[in-house]
Amino acid sequence: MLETTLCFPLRDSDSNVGRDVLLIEKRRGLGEGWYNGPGGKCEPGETPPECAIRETREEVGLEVTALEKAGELTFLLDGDTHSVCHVFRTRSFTGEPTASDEAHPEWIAIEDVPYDRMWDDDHLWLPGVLEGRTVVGEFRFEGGEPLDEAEFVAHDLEWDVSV
Ligand SMILES: Nc1[nH]c(=O)nc2c1ncn2[C@H]1C[C@H](O)[C@@H](COP(=O)(O)OP(=O)(O)OP(=O)(O)O)O1
Repeated sequence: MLETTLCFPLRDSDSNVGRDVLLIEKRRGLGEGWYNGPGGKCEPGETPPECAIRETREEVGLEVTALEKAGELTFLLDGDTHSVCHVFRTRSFTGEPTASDEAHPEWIAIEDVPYDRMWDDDHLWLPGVLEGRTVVGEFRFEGGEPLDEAEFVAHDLEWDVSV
């Protein structure tokens, strides 16, 4: 089973009103051209937090620490599990976000997250995750590989559960 991660670094906004989240515009792989958090596939022997830390470093050059598990999302394609995504958030990091071949990073106020330029399921779970809630979700896609060209058809969400 494919295990993946997403990491959402958060900071107080420059104006000190509200918060910003670090999103990337993905330059290759699944979801290319869309906004998402830094993240990717777990390597053999790697735990999900280790993967989230490595992917955030590789994609945007940020060293994240004190990751908080925020969610576990199962993506199904035509009835079979395609991947399980471990979602983290953190307010602890060092460094400045820097663009890479894989990702263009951008701090975005949480009320301005561009859900119309993200995966179709994100508007269902990311707002709660950015507010500090935990979520377990199942998302059904149909239409064959690749997942990012399949149609999002159904979902099931449980909030404020242990993840
Ligand atoms: N429906 C969905 N909603 C969402 O928000 N993110 C999804 C998603 N389906 C997959 N992802 C994310 C999870 C994970 O971070 C990423 C996996 O894409 P890839 O397999 O292309 O990974 P990468 O491009 O980072 O590849 P590697 O660097 O080879 O690990 O896509």
